[in-house]
Amino acid sequence: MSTARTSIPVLDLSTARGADGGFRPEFLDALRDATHSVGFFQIVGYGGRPGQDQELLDTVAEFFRLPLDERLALDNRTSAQFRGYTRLGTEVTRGRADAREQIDYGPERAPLEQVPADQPYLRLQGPNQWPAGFPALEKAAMEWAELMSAVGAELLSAISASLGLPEDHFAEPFAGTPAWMGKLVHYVGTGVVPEAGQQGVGLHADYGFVTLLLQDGVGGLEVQPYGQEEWIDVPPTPGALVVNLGEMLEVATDGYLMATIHRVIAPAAGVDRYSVPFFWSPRLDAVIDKVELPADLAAQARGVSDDPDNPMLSSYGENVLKGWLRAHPQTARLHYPDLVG
Ligand SMILES: O=C(O)CCC(=O)C(=O)O
Ligand SMILES: [Fe+2]
Repeated sequence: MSTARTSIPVLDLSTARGADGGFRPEFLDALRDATHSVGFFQIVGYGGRPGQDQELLDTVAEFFRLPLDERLALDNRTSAQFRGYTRLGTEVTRGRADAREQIDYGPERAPLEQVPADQPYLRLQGPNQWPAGFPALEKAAMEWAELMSAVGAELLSAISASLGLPEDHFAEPFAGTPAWMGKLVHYVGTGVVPEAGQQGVGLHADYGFVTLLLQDGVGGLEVQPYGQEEWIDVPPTPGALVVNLGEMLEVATDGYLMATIHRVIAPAAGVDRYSVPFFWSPRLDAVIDKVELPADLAAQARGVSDDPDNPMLSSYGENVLKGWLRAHPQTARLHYPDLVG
């Protein structure tokens, strides 16, 4: 095996396209290396207003300082879409509580009136829950989602081009009502959730296509590239977003691209960490076909991870609903009793 990676690459998205509007070959080479070998990288030059990233993190921190009853007014157990506030210690990863509280949100849409029994994931379409007394949160979070949707679409075009596919190869599954997901996360210092131990969030892969993560300066995110024992730190880098690939791209490329395993170590006692992951995701009813890779890339495809605890599905809706039901058992029992035991 090749030598272990000890760091993750940094790419400048503002240099991705050349004067003719097409992607530059050097950028695509660097991107292909990052997505194939590590599955994790950072990008700078992704746009947005100056200061928008820090403003968002500050607004998120302010929300989590509101009294618990104001946070609990947004309790995600009232939401069949798993939207709203998750209390400390109630999210579960790999059977263990995580040391984080969070707000989950997505596109603001009316729930469907009729959901076919064989498409239960369509129940994930619905409204968000925002604090009425703190409108800055919704504003900052939705503005961020708009920016991240554009960045996600651009990166997916670049990833397609780097695989020798047309830029718009994945455009159709995202057309109309892409089911992106945003999270506003507060990690608490070791000891606040005793049963979490050191687990900020337990090891996992993401479900969708492309994850774009804004993290503050505390650190603790670690990744484990394919075939490697050693975990690599993702160092907080001012002006950067962390990018990683989700399971849909691993399935579509038969493991040429990897949904790399990652985790967050809980901050030290007394320290808080804030992060904003954004999952650029297709329509709930999207089914992703395998892509036809050029022969030299196909020869390096590793097959899809075969984890009996985590089957990977080509239906996006099924894959994401699997994740929600597992991570939020209480909400799952209340709203999906037909699907959980
Ligand atoms: O907060 C982080 O740094 C990563 C969070 C994460 O991996 C997730 O929520 O899927
Ligand atoms: Fe993740």
